[in-house]
Amino acid sequence: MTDPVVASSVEEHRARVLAGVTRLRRTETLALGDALGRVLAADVVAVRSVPPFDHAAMDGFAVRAGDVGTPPAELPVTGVVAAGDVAPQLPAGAAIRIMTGAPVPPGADLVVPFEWTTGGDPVRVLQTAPPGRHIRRQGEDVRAGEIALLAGTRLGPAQLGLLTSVGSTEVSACARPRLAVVSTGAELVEGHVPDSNSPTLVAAGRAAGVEAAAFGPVPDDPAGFRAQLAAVAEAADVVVTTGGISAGDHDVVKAALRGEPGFWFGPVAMKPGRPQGCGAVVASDGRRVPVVTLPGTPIAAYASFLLYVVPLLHALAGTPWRPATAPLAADVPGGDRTVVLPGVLGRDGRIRPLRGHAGHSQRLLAAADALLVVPATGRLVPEGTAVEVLSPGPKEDLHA
Ligand SMILES: Nc1nc2c(c(=O)[nH]1)N[C@H]1C(S)=C(S)[C@@H](COP(=O)(O)OP(=O)(O)OC[C@H]3O[C@@H](n4cnc5c(N)ncnc54)[C@H](O)[C@@H]3O)O[C@H]1N2
Ligand code: MOO
Repeated sequence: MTDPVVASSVEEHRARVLAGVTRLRRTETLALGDALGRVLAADVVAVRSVPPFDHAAMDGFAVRAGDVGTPPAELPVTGVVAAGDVAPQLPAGAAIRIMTGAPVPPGADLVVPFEWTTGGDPVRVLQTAPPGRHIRRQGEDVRAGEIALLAGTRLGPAQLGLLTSVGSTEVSACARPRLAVVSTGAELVEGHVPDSNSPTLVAAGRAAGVEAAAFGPVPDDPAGFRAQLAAVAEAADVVVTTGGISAGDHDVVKAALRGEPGFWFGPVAMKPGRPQGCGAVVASDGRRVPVVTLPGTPIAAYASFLLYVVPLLHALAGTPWRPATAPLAADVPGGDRTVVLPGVLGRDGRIRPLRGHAGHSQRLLAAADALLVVPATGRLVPEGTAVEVLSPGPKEDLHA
């Protein structure tokens, strides 16, 4: 029997899942040490300048450029200044030994590296340069009072360093999305089948950088499921369910939500993961909490999570998301629907489907580096074609 329902494409379903989703507005204050991977909720104004004071960029002698204008020039050495010292005044016609990072003595406007001198005292300066050379000026990188980083910036190692240098000790960060995973199925509740979707999807959420917790499995009872969904949505920013959405007699998720306004259930032209659904519930505080209902079959659930939920998590976090791609290492047949295959990445960055793909093998999935998305071209997809590659992180991770 042919299916009377026209299947959506993967792209159509991705757009459907993302429709109406906006960045979370919750913020929290974090110590800088806890802020890796987080997104700034507000501009950061520099408290301190970078560099904090004029300092030497080379080991050498601090001098007045005018005193060494026509080298060679011989100058008495009146002192030495190292990083951490208070700079002594430079008398006219003299030099002060200076170490990299040391404050420039008042009066000096040039640091002559040791290599341009004979060293010793008096020092003979053999080569010169215009005033300012080998001096890093206070605030030349960032001036106190100016914006060091803009709201929306993601904090990686370099940003944490900059914030430390400008005197920040804590930041206002966007809250991390909270992902709730609700698995369904009487066979899970009764222990006949281990609930492998919950740990996989919680881990995938965490690998993508969000807070994630499992709240299933819940039994095949629509009223009970609805109550659990409502309870979970109170403390979640997105709820992902697994199972119960195909055409069976006990498909609890579909039975519970099919009639709810804004929910969609239907086929997507992909394999695995043909049955899909999505919608939203409204929490008691008025928040719209997106719900993505994934198929129960473990590979279908995982592939669908990476295709649809990871971009949704980015949208909630306010971080950019774009599909990762890699060139195919071999020809792959393209059919009438998108196929998601476990793949291995070569050192050359090309991806190859694992041999012996058996449709639903969790063993093969566990042997894969990533999933590769074969487009529904209806003909051979040649080696070298860039295809979408799915993994929860770290390339596409949104928060540490
Ligand atoms: N008549 C039809 N039957 C099915 C269709 C269809 O279009 N017409 N689609 C098939 C496809 S494709 C898939 S995928 C599955 C999806 O079904 P559900 O989302 O309703 O999932 P369940 O029936 O609840 O479970 C499917 C399978 O996966 C196992 N499972 C479920 N949850 C977990 C879990 N958390 N951990 C481990 N394993 C899980 C479950 O025991 C079943 O074996 O529907 C086809 N049928
Ligand atoms: O699409 Mo289902 O995912 O074959 O198992």
